[in-house]
Amino acid sequence: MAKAQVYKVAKIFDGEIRETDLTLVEEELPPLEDGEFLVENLYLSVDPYMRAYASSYSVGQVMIGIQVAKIAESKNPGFPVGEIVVGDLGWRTHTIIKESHNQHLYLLPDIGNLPKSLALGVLGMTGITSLYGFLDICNPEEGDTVVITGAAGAVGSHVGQIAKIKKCRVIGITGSEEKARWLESIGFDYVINYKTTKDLAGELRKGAPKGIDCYFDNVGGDISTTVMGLMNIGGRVSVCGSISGYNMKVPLRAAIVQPAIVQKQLRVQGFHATQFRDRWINGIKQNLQWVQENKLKYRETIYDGFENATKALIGVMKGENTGKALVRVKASHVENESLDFNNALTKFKKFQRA
Ligand SMILES: NC(=O)C1=CN([C@@H]2O[C@H](COP(=O)(O)OP(=O)(O)OC[C@H]3O[C@@H](n4cnc5c(N)ncnc54)[C@H](OP(=O)(O)O)[C@@H]3O)[C@@H](O)[C@H]2O)C=CC1
Ligand SMILES: CCCCC/C=C/C=O
Repeated sequence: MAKAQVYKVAKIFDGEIRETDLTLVEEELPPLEDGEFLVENLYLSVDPYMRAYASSYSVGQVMIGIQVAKIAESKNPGFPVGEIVVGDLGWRTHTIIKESHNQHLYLLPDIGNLPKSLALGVLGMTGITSLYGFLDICNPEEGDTVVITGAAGAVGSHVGQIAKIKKCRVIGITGSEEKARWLESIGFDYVINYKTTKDLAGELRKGAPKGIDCYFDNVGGDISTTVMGLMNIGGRVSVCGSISGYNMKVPLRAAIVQPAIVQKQLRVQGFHATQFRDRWINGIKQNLQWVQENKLKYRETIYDGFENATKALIGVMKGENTGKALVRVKASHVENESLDFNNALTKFKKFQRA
């Protein structure tokens, strides 16, 4: 009989997440019934939205999250043993699935020898967010100047590279010098460290001498107010998230943005990755093609061991990650990873730090 390790909400997050807000319990799983299959979690996605959604949690519920998992047992011919699935299954090591009960579950398309973990990042939800959240809403044109906040994260680093593919000038805003250097190495034209700059508006004017046409907003707050104040007439703002406020006990406050929206006739639009469900697999294929053509680089920050999942989420909220943050459920899990330089560098640095 299979057993599952499961994280449950012990206390609704209040301010910064604490390790004791989630508790790890063991569940015994029943034998499979016809039509069901059992999956074993390989990698768990760690995302800021997990903090943002905390007000909708209830104590005792399974912690939310997407995972890439291997089918370990099956009584469903559509989901044979050994296949890899991606699903919104929560923070669990093992899950029994009835296909009809899980709309967000799909078999991973063929990604060749690339690491399966990419199914959570550049070839997964954050990749879809980046692709459609940027192209559909910012509608970038060649020569446009694009500003991206949260630029060295999973979504931000991806959006910046799509903007380069579209021949835009790309300015990234991030929180460390190391992240800034990485962004330059993958093609960002100008990078600002929001933690050290004393004059964000001045830096933006320097980086964007022709003004800003598109803003991909991952952070909200005063940084966004400053960016929007420097936009060109007819600028487009894609509102992806507002991480600067997620940990706050009172709602995020920032200087009002309405004057800029009116005077510059900006189009400001929010979106949610799930609205692109009907184009999801096509989006993965587009991102895969760019990875294979070496036009889209990625980095992953991997936390080893399911027992470190809460630490990982706390770390992401503090900016520990570069690129996509995820948990490798079994620290010993090794697969046929590609010889990706950035991955190798991340691992080397983690090894050096240890
Ligand atoms: N609308 C949608 O459908 C989706 C929205 N999102 C949103 O996209 C954004 C990026 O997500 P994702 O790429 O997964 O996460 P990231 O990989 O970007 O990780 C979060 C990063 O945010 C930065 N950060 C943390 N606190 C602050 C702060 N106070 N001000 C500015 N930056 C901060 C940190 O980097 P640094 O060192 O630079 O501070 C940290 O590494 C989030 O807002 C998220 O909620 C994500 C997926 C789907
Ligand atoms: C299938 C879950 C998708 C979560 C998208 C996140 C949105 C963040 O605001």
